[in-house]
Amino acid sequence: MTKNILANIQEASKKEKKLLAILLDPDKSTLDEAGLISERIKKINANFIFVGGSFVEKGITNLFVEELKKHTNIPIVLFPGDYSQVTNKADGLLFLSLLSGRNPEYLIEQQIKAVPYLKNSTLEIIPTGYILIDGGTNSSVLKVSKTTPISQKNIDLVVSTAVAGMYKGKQLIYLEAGSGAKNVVNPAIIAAVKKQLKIPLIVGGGIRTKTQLTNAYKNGADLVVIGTAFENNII
Ligand SMILES: CC(C)=CCC/C(C)=C/CC/C(C)=C/CC/C(C)=C/COP(=O)(O)OP(=O)(O)O
Ligand SMILES: O=P(O)(O)OC[C@@H](O)CO
Ligand SMILES: [Mg+2]
Repeated sequence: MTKNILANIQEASKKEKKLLAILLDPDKSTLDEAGLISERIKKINANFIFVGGSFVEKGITNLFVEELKKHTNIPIVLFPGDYSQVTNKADGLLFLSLLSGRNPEYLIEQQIKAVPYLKNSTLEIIPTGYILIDGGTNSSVLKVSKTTPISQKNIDLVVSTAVAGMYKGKQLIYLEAGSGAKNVVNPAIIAAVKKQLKIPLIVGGGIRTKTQLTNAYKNGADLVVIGTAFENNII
């Protein structure tokens, strides 16, 4: 059954109802933790569970999502570092293109490799422009993609990249400071991007305090993604 993931994000964005996704990395939890994790996510009132990682062992995501599904009705959206993380057990798939980078592998090759796995799939496929911004750490995304993040100082380039993504037909733009970032995406960048976008905006990377969360929302993030702070039990 379709969960209308994109339509719900668009609707929430229009009504300025802010959304939260918890990011789970299949290689950082065991299958028998799925019940407990689902309970914690329910208590936080998260709207989505994102599942993915930069370096996830093949086959693990499928089993992990299958197990999660036994414990939760919250929509599960794949946030894959590569095509091997595609599983039909989830509800949706962020069909990412790494627009900040110039590595063809993450601009088009991974997407082509994913297609055979998407034949007859019931996943809701959501075209998403993914923009990596310098979070002050050597993030996993940076390492695996071998691309350079955009400097937090170069607001114009971030805005142009996001708007180019929108013109290319992306339905969502994701501003990413990198998992475990030291510096979150600057609120000034979020505000500048939001001003030019007619599509919903996702923000993530390094968000660990209530103030950072509120600042992201106040400046125009429609959906915030939290991974590390949840893993470390600080939210
Ligand atoms: C469309 C399909 C099937 C794949 C797209 C592949 C692309 C373009 C990915 C974008 C680049 C990338 C490697 C994104 C990874 C996103 C992600 C799941 C990050 C989660 O955090 P981690 O990078 O695993 O951080 P930790 O290592 O700290 O857990
Ligand atoms: O793990 P954190 O730092 O919360 O980052 C979440 C997400 O944006 C990473 O892709
Ligand atoms: Mg990871």
